[in-house]
Amino acid sequence: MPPHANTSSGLDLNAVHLQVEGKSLLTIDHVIAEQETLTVMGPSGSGKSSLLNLIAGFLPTSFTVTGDVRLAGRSLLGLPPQARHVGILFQSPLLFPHLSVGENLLVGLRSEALATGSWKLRRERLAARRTTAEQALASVGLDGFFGRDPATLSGGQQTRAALMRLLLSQPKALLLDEPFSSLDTALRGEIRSLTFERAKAASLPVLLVTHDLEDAEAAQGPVIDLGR
Ligand SMILES: Nc1ncnc2c1ncn2[C@@H]1O[C@H](COP(=O)(O)OP(=O)(O)OP(=O)(O)O)[C@@H](O)[C@H]1O
Repeated sequence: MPPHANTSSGLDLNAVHLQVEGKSLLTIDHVIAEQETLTVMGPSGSGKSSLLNLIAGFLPTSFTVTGDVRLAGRSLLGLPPQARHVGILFQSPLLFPHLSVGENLLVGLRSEALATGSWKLRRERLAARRTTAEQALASVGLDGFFGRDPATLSGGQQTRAALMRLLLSQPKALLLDEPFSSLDTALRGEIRSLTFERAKAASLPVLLVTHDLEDAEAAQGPVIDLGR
């Protein structure tokens, strides 16, 4: 497949082909525009997680990759995960259990500015970071939750906190690895809408991996079915 022209914005899966142990897994050629969600569906073993791992920088070396993954015009392959500016939301929210909910959000905020300047300035910056985290929590209905132990939150509350932690890190793309599948039906729709709404507001390209047709429909974007 000839590679398509590079675009400077969005997440560009440019003639990506994945192979493992001599077996061809998937071929995908699609530019996910900012504010667009590409849904990837497919049976178990079709390579959905491998695709997310490739983009995030966690793909084991046993895989053979051709093509390129570009984000905002920059090739990601070869960069360490922390330099890719890609955020992932997993099926389980994975909040750090030894930190409070608010401290979990602070992990998402950059901290370089805390290492320079006078003590007064550093204290002010610390206070500003806390306010940012508190406001982010309040914006998803978690007002006053800064000091709470993550274990005391419901599944939906944990997912909302994990979403805000991720957005505070200012990713340039969002990968969703079935993040709604552990939620019950009523909550599922609500958290799903919140996630798409916030991703759109941040102008992010989104790649959603799911088995659920309702997720795909709610994403309102193109769908690639690897099983076909
Ligand atoms: N580290 C590895 N080394 C060799 N093969 C692997 C490795 N990781 C995954 N695979 C194989 O790659 C294929 C794709 O796996 P992957 O987990 O990406 O599929 P998936 O579509 O996400 O499946 P599921 O829906 O079950 O999560 C499978 O055949 C799997 O056995």
